[in-house]
Amino acid sequence: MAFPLLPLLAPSSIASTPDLSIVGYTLIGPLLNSEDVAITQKYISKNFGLVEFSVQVTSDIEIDDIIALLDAGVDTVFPETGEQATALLEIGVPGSRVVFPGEDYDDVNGVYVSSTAAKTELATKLSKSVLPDGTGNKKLYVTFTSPPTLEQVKQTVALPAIPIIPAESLTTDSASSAGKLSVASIFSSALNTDRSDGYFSTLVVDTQGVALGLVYSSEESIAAAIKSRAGVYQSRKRGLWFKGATSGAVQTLVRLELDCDGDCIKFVVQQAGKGFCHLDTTTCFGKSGGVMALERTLASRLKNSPAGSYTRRLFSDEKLLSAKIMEEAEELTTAKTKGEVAWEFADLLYFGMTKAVQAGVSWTDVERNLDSKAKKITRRRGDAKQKWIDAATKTEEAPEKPTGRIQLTRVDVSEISASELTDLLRRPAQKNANIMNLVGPIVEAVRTRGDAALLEFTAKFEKAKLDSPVLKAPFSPELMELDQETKDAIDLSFENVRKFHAGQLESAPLVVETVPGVVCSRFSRPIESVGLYVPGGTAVLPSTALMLGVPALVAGCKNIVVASPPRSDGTLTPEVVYVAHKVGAAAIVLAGGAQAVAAMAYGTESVPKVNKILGPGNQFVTAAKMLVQNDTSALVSIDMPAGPSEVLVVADKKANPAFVASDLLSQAEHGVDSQVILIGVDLNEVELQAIEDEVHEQAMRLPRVDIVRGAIAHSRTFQVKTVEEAIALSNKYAPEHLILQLENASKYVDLVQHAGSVFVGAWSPESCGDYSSGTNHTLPTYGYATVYSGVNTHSFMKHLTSQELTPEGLKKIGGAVVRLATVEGLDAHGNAVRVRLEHLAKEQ
Ligand SMILES: NC(=O)c1ccc[n+]([C@@H]2O[C@H](COP(=O)([O-])OP(=O)(O)OC[C@H]3O[C@@H](n4cnc5c(N)ncnc54)[C@H](O)[C@@H]3O)[C@@H](O)[C@H]2O)c1
Ligand SMILES: N[C@H](CO)Cc1c[nH]c[nH+]1
Ligand SMILES: [Zn+2]
Repeated sequence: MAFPLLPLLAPSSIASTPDLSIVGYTLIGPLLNSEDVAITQKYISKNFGLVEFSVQVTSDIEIDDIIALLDAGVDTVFPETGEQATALLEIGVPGSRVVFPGEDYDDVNGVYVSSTAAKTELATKLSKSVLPDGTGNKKLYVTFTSPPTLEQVKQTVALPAIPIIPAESLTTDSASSAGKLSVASIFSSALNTDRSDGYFSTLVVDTQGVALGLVYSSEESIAAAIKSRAGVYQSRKRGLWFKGATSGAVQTLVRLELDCDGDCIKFVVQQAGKGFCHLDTTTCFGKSGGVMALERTLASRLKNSPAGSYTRRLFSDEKLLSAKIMEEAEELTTAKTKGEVAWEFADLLYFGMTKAVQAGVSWTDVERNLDSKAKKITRRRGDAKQKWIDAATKTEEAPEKPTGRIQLTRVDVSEISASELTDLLRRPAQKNANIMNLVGPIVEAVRTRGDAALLEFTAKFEKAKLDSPVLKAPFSPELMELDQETKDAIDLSFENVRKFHAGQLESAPLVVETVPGVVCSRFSRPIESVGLYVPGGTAVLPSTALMLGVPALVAGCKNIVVASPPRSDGTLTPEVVYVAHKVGAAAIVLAGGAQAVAAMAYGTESVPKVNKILGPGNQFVTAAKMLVQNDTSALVSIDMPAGPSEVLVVADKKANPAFVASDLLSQAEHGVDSQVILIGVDLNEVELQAIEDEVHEQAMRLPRVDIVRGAIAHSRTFQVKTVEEAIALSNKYAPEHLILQLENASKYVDLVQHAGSVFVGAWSPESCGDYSSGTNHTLPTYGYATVYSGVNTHSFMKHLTSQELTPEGLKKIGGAVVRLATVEGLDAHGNAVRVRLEHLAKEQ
């Protein structure tokens, strides 16, 4: 129920009347001329959103002025004549906003009554008139010709009917005086309670209607609240309670309402500070989320956001904020699924809200603006500006597919200088020179905020909303349902990789007796806990789970943790789960990129910390691995930098052009940052052309042709004269994969110094090594094959050495130890031998 009072505001006295916006509804009028209309419009624009308005207009008011009033936010107009009302309806003003003068129109008071019977009843009782609330629900509004007494008001409220009282006859003081009626007294007169202490239950809500808490009011506290326009309540133990007087979490009273039977009050407030609850939460029911929570967070960030924080950057970099708003708006236009639309709209709200908070505009202001637009009668056609029509039409059109020839750039090595050759052998520059600046904050966030940050990054990059970032073994069978053919393929590959990696285990410790009585040995132990990163950005790679998981299993690692980015629905590809299950993984971290690496390096509430992180990935993954490895507090090691895939094919005249092309393309399809190199040995124009034709034709048939086109754009064919020259060039490049498509290829393997893995002869395509032959496909890229091995069983182990000396052995080397200790000035070292030798001498 609304406030039990409807103030009647005369345009002539608007300036001198008290602020009555807490009652939530005002009747203005009657408007006699265009000056009254202008004053009213100004008043409405000032108070819109806080107050709803009805306006009485006399026959002298033009229809255009009435429309202007409706556009300004007037809910209902009460025209004096039927002609005015008809004209408004004909223009299209909804019937609910025009009160048509009819038989129950009260000519004397210029107001509408709900029914003749009601009019008669009221007229008899109070000599007054009634009007409806404009919504079609007939509520009785009673006008008084002169200020009524409180007793009269009480009687009216009890009908129930709402008295219309001239605003100048009202006061926001706590008591009525000198012909002025107290608003607080009128409100209290409509209340009742069955509580023994006489207090009234009071629900406190914010302007969005979110319940902040339940308190109590008394007539005294209500009067104090109205007088001070603040949250003032009645404490059951401590008397009047001025909310926020000590904590600073004060409230501005926006509106007062009471419930249908008058025994519960609603305080609509704007809450400042930490919130309503004494526990420093926004509400007594815990935190409230949504738009208001976002607004509060941004407002507090505006006051004191940490230097370097993203929000601070947004507040201080106008161009960045504008770009983000445009980016998110564009992404919203292309969002298709429900999830995508919600996601993009939320992003747009976030950046839009940042702009609003910075400009001092509150969400309540935004809602008031929305409501005012909803009230407009004259609407714009709503056409977009031409610039945006063009942009939207463009997005809908399918982007033009490039059709040009896909071809590696030819380089004749005999025609260039050594330094030019060195330049041409360089890998394409990584896109993000400042990659550490991007990855550092991600790693730091996960290190300090654990699961919460991990989930946020997964939501951001994978667009997946997860409750928990981890799947713990045993994994549910539904998560790894596969067709038999796929299962068989994984099982066969698993077995071959297992055999090759088991073959790498040392059958016994290495034992060497360096001199009689001095036995040195070396033996291995598995690394206890390992984290395996399985990429999932441009393609999901269950084979990488095999290449990492199988050697970990073979080596005997106790705790295997797999990490891989989930799909946007939060699930993981079932093949990865199946492999994780086969290798006995204890957990799968549903995260990718730098955040997954950080979670495994430092551990979170739910991700177990590991001792070593292995696996390939894009530049974010690789950079994060390097970063955590350098942080001594993480105490974690990594396998190697395994970045974008690459292959170098050496082909002679006998090589099958289709085979050569297929090998080049198999790695080019990994990503636009992949690089493929062909070294042609003494190939003539026809032979070269045959390979190039195959590259183009096969590439154009591939579903990932766009990626291939990107990779081939920075790939090259080098022309050389001999195989030796070709392999020397390959050693200089140190490819991840080297394929020898040569006659008698095996003859040349001895010349190979630097390569992650070598594929010998026409029948050894690189993809066999990627999946099923047995060798590992996690290999060093970017030239690191000069110093690193690919992943192997020993990557999951460490070696310990031991020694055992007999007295004879000690006697044989003791002199050398003592002498060297003396040279280094480390007497204690020498003493450790000396005391023993002296002991032996005494025994003899
Ligand atoms: N050398 C090897 O042995 C080997 C083996 C397999 C795969 N690879 C290579 O691994 C790479 C896999 O890369 P991928 O991208 O497909 O998958 P990925 O899993 O390595 O990376 C995807 C992740 O990157 C993160 N990311 C994406 N954009 C980001 C941004 N702007 N800021 C921060 N983080 C962001 C996201 O978290 C995403 O989950 C490919 O280059 C492939 O060639 C190499
Ligand atoms: N060729 C990649 C390593 O550079 C591994 C891979 C996985 N699946 C297909 N290929
Ligand atoms: Zn591959």
